[in-house]
Amino acid sequence: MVKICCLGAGYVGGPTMAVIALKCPAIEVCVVDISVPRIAAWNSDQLPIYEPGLDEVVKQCRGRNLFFSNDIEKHVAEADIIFVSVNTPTKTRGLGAGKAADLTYWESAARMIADVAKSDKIVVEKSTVPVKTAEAIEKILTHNSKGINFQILSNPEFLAEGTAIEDLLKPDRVLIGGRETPEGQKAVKALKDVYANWVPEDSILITNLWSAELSKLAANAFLAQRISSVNAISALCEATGANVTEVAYAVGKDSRIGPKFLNASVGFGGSCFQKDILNLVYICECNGLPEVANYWKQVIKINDYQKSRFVNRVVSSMFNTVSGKKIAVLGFAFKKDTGDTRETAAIDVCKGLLGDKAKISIYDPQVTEDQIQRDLTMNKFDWDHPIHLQPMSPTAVKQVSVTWDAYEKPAFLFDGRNVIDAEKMREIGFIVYSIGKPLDPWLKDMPAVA
Ligand SMILES: NC(=O)c1ccc[n+]([C@@H]2O[C@H](COP(=O)([O-])OP(=O)(O)OC[C@H]3O[C@@H](n4cnc5c(N)ncnc54)[C@H](O)[C@@H]3O)[C@@H](O)[C@H]2O)c1
Ligand SMILES: O=c1ccn([C@@H]2O[C@H](COP(=O)(O)OP(=O)(O)O[C@H]3O[C@H](CO)[C@@H](O)[C@H](O)[C@H]3O)[C@@H](O)[C@H]2O)c(=O)[nH]1
Repeated sequence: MVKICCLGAGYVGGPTMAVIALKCPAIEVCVVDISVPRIAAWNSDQLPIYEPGLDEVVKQCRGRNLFFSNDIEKHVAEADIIFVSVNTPTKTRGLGAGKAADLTYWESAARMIADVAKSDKIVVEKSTVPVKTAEAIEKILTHNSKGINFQILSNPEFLAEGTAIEDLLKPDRVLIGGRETPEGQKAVKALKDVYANWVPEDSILITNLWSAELSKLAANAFLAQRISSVNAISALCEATGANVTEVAYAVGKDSRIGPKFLNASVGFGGSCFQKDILNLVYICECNGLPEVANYWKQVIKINDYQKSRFVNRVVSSMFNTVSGKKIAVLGFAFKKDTGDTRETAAIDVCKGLLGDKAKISIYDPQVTEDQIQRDLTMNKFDWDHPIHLQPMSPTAVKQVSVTWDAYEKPAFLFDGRNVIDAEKMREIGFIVYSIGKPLDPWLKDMPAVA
């Protein structure tokens, strides 16, 4: 029986391995993690992450061929294929701080694998990593290999949170990169055979290692770039009376452009887009390509601009101050159908409003009060480390309250996702701002915002 071990029981490791276990009953899958509470939660009825459809898949396989454990070394030693799906946050200090990927967790995982392995292993990069990481990992693994053969594969994950199970069951593609040697190709085939249990052959793409690693960063950069493009146009819509929904629809009807990922918003969030673009920018700089680096940097600049533009709209429409004013925030996670708050635009918006002394009341049924308080006090990039290694937030933000009832009625409504029926709300008496839509007469008379 083939044995798979996955290091990292997070948003990627958990769902990905659950679906492999579901689709490959002949394979034993064990997901391991350094966090004790996280593994305890995976073994309970209250899974550590919210993802539609995940509970059912886990219930079906757990105890059959899917296991969650803190006994990392035992499961690594026994496995034929080891997926590494640990955190790869943005570096906060030292060379490349604020841009480069911090590979501390990856490196310690690789050293541990090298230490405990007693038989040949296929080691799969599931985390998103800089191009050429496989080369460094190979060095660590083979440095003291005691005659053991390690093959490194790159198999980046493309799932989106909120639709992870759907994405894993029907992926647009599975990408596998490996060495172009006979041993490398044998390892590629072994991993391909796993996915071939449910993914059509022509959707499994085989490339060299560096193409696979770079494709992941490039895909996220392209996706984020579409959002920044439509968000840039949303500002122009507001200035001209055009409607961004109509513009995006008309643009997306061109089959070369396509309709997806063109929803204007308060800005993209999530643990991946910003981190991966910063990483791409850093790699371009290191390779002497400043023009390319600046091109991608602009995607993040527009995203930051969109978030502060939204805050400025709120403040300027309430006579240029929100000091002491009660503002309800509906939704705190970075998108619907998830409780994940990593890099959510809501953090920047709340911090912006708190900077102007607003009193904020937050409602999100998937996010705990403790998490919201941590998010509003945490330093930049600390959020992407394993939760038990994050610094504790020193004090709670007093102007913030968290509510479990969404029905409180403010006079103004600022829709950062264009999800409400603005006309209906206006009929009830609200003053409404929707991103990229013709402005309410009230807002038109207020000072212009940048
Ligand atoms: N979240 C997504 O939607 C998504 C999608 C595709 C790729 N990715 C990438 O996948 C990787 C993981 O992301 P995530 O969202 O699952 O993160 P996560 O924080 O949810 O999970 C990572 C887990 O790894 C554990 N860990 C850290 N070091 C470890 C070690 N040495 N041994 C065992 N466990 C260890 C942590 O405790 C944590 O539970 C990142 O590189 C990310 O960029 C994420
Ligand atoms: O038209 C759109 C689409 C998305 N968003 C926002 O963009 C962010 C990211 O959304 P999404 O991409 O759906 O979720 P993620 O879970 O961050 O998934 C992205 O990042 C993952 C991690 O690398 C990749 O695996 C996925 O393919 C990639 O879509 C969220 O804040 C969305 O609200 C918009 O503002 N407008």
